[in-house]
Amino acid sequence: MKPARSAPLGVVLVNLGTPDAPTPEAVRRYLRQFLSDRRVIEIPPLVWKIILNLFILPFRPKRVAGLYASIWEKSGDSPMRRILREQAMAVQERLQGDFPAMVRVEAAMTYGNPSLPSVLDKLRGEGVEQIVILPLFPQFSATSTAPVYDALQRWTAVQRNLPSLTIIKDYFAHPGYIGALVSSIREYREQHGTSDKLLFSFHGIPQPYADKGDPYPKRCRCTSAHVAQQLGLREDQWAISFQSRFGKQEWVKPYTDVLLEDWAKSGVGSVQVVSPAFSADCLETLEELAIQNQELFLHAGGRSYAYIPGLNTRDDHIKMMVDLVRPSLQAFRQTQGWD
Ligand SMILES: C=CC1=C(C)c2cc3[nH]c(cc4nc(cc5[nH]c(cc1n2)c(C)c5CCC(=O)O)C(CCC(=O)O)=C4C)c(C)c3C=C
Ligand SMILES: [Fe+2]
Ligand SMILES: [Fe+2]
Repeated sequence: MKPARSAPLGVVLVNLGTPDAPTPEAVRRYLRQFLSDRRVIEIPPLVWKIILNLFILPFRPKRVAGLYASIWEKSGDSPMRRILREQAMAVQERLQGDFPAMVRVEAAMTYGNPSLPSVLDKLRGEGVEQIVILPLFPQFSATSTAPVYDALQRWTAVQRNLPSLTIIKDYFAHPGYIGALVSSIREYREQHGTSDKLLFSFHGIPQPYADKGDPYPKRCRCTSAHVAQQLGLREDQWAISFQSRFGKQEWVKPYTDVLLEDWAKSGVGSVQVVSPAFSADCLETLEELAIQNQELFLHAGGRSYAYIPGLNTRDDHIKMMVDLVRPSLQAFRQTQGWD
């Protein structure tokens, strides 16, 4: 006899997190949580607590709140949270066809709201028996993806009856991901023309983290090589760089801002920048890449600079997410004898 189908399947799309509002108080709350994570900051906890409370939290939130205010949406939300919610709705719609009335797709954040534990509680409250977690970091890093594993582990540690759980580690070379990047760049160039250089700018990590084995930079190089190859670019037509440095230590090089300035000074006239590590446009793309770095390149002598928007809710990006989670949902359905 087949068991009742009352328990549906769950999918959680997870992104890094964003403040609740573009105000110093909300940014301080967000930064306190984010920068207290030992995966992100590896300085000895007591020393870091002093630095964080005396030198960072009293000053940075005010400055960064101003930057957030410049990209905040009229609806009152941050771009990242709005896009993540729309991604979840679009994935839900697509999965509905394969698993009628059985799938719930939710959005969650590692830091800030909606938090991953609150979303997992909600799904369990609705009777979800299998949860597939998709961290939207295409290139695994101990600083971005691993905190999702940590949050999951803290949540499972206090549950009595557990759901079946699957976590997708990353997808840096997945054909659907590479294909979506290639199409987005091609479409942009068909509309706006091409440039002297295409720059793949990834969020950086401290160099010592990479030296200790964080695979992130290698995965970034792999992603960009696949895309450049499929676009048919020559070696001198593209480059990779790392942005968003924080603190005084050395980060993975080359640095995006330094490279752009060098290019402008050495006669590179036009640049298009794509940022494949971000699955949703956010402060680091809409402000740092699209505004700050544009100013820097043009002031250093560059003629034209453009940021190619992130994959966000593009159809091919949503399809890729569905392709990543569908096999686990199907496998679970079989274990329950629902087929
Ligand atoms: C040591 C500090 C940081 C590491 C390591 C780091 C890695 C890392 N971050 C992302 C994605 C995002 N980071 C964002 C903002 C942001 N990042 C840091 C610091 C580190 N990130 C800070 C302090 C901030 C907040 C803004 C600021 O104060 O400058 C965001 C944007 C969030 C938004 O609200 O829009 C994203 C996304 C990845 C993928 C990553 C490692 C691979
Ligand atoms: Fe970051
Ligand atoms: Fe930044």
